[in-house]
Amino acid sequence: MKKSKIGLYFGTFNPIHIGHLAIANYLVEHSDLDQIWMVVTPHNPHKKKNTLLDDRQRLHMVHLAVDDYDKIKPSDIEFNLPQPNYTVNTLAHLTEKYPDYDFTLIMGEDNLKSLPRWKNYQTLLDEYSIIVYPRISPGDVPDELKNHPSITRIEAPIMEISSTMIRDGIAASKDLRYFMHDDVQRYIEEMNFYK
Ligand SMILES: Nc1ncnc2c1ncn2[C@@H]1O[C@H](COP(=O)(O)OP(=O)(O)OP(=O)(O)O)[C@@H](O)[C@H]1O
Ligand SMILES: O=C(O)c1ccc[n+]([C@@H]2O[C@H](COP(=O)([O-])O)[C@@H](O)[C@H]2O)c1
Repeated sequence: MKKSKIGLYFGTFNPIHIGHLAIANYLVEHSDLDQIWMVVTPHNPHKKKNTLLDDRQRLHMVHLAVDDYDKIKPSDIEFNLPQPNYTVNTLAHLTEKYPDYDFTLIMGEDNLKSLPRWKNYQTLLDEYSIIVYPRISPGDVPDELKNHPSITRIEAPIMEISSTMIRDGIAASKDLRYFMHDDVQRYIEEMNFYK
């Protein structure tokens, strides 16, 4: 039987915004992926944790954003794994837990630039496929990763917005309602987040 193909879109999602959602939506409709899982990372090894909203709140906002679209699912798989969260460990755990699924990593080209600094990145490249979407000029991608057989580049349309821009805007009392899913925006307002 053919294994289901799952794309893993990792992020801190503090908060999830339409840039993330549009990419996931585009990729699941324009690739051979059956589903995309939005994996909420408690602690990125390259970032400080102290400015983050609680893991459960970030996960809840991902639920609010994607629960009416069955091809995209939130995942809290990293909540019970050791922190900081190394992607290679999470993939090993998922592969063991779900032997019937075939996992593909999704990342922006900006992350590809830093991939050689990730834990056991050669294992990631040897054992998994990676879908990359444009975020910086291809000139910045390390030579060893250009034309790598495990990496597929998909020309997805990009909105250059970030969670930082949203957090800073809310703190400055801006109304940024169209940069987020309606329910996420309402929840942030109700909970008084990022003020
Ligand atoms: N506008 C966007 N379009 C496509 N991908 C994005 C966009 N913003 C972030 N990403 C990618 O989504 C993944 C998760 O992003 P993350 O949760 O760190 O969001 P962010 O907006 O970059 O957050 P922050 O501003 O807090 O650093 C990362 O791989 C990041 O490169
Ligand atoms: O495994 C690593 O060494 C590693 C190094 C840096 C980042 N990552 C992962 O990359 C994902 C994207 O992070 P972020 O903060 O850009 O959303 C997140 O799941 C991190 O844990 C993983």
